[in-house]
Amino acid sequence: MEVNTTAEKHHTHHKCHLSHSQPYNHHHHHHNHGNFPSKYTLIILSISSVMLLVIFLIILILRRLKSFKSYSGKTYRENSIISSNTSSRFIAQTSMPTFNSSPDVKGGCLNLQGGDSGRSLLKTPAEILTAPSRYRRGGGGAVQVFSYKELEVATEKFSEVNVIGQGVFGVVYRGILRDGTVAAIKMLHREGRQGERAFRLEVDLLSRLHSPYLVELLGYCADQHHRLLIFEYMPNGTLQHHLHSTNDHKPLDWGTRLRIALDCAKALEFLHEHGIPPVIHRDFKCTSILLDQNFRAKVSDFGLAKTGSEKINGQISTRVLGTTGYLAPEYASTGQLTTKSDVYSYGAVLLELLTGRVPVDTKRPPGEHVLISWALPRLTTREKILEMVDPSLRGQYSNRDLIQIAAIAAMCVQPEAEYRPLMADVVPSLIPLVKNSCYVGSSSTSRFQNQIASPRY
Ligand SMILES: Nc1ncnc2c1ncn2[C@@H]1O[C@H](COP(=O)(O)OP(=O)(O)OP(=O)(O)O)[C@@H](O)[C@H]1O
Repeated sequence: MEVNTTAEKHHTHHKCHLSHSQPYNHHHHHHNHGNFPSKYTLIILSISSVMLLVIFLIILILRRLKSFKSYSGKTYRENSIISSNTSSRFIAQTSMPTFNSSPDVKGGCLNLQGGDSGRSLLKTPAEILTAPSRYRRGGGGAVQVFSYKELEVATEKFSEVNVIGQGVFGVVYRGILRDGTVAAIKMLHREGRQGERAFRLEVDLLSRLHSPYLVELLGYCADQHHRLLIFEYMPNGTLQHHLHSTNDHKPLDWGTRLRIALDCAKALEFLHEHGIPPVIHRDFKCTSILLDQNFRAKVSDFGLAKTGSEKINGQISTRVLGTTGYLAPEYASTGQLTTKSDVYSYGAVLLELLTGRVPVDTKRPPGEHVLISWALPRLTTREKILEMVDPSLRGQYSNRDLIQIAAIAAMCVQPEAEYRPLMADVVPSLIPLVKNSCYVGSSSTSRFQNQIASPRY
């Protein structure tokens, strides 16, 4: 029993011992067991966190790289536009190195937006409105006021030898201003109070419009009863003279005609789109297109110009004051005037450039008197277009250009005003033709070869 008891005790003790040592052992075992895995866990955890960090960093770097790539790609693309412009300007300059050209032409045949290529290729309307002119710069940005005496000196007392033209509104003299600038001085007829108002309006309008494609008003004179307008001088006179006069002068080559067409389109686009308010020329024709020493065209004759501010329901109702052969039918019949009336007149000028014919010629066979009526049905047939070409061009043109010009003219002279294009649409359609003709024009026939360096302003 005792044994049992002892044994029991022992057992109990043992049990107790066991029970005492078990937790220890268990604890020990547990400790040992828990210590190693936790170390591993710690190591694994720290390795995995380092790995995670590395992965995160890699992702971050990759994302940065990606965004940098797309950013630099954009920059690259942007630069390529600039550089392609620069390179094309460079090509334009280097592909025609043999002639001295005015800055605008030197800047290329590709400098189609502005007159002075030393500056940017593209000009904003605001730039055009504030474009510096030689005279404006000298005159502090304003149109100059001249005394009658000064103009007497400039024109050698309005000598007959200095008369360069005669218009409906007055005589035009060539004169040399006190700073040496050659100018066209227009002496207006005396017309009483209405003439005075028209004069003020004209000065006001002209002094607000500045574009390389418009003949610049340099100043005016309102001394006592004398009323004169002083314009920049255009040494090659009117397009009318070069296209239609029977004088023995070299006919305008195709490239020059295209360039004139584009210059005029830009002039009208400027008036329509950038005039504030929009300006309708109202009497656009070959005699209102003047040519500088490089045969670059500028539009003049704003004596009849009307601003869009006088519109009623989008149209101006007015006494019809245009020139037969150029008048849009809706304007001729109802006196309703919009910018589309100018587009029609522009189409007539395009046809003159294409055919060398005057808008109205009663000496021609019946059915051919009025250029537009004769040409319009022919403008859609290739063979007919080729038959219409000005014979004085002697085949020196591209048939593709010809057909393109015919298509533009056909759209411009449509009887329905709303179907005619805007001048802003005509300009971009002419640019590629002029570009091509410039490259072709660097061959023997182009006038641009003989240009002398001169500023446009
Ligand atoms: N800025 C200029 N530079 C050189 N010549 C000019 C200039 N302005 C006018 N002329 C010449 O004077 C002529 C008369 O011009 P003007 O503007 O008075 O009348 P027009 O254009 O013939 O017609 P309209 O009297 O209907 O306006 C022109 O045909 C042109 O030969």
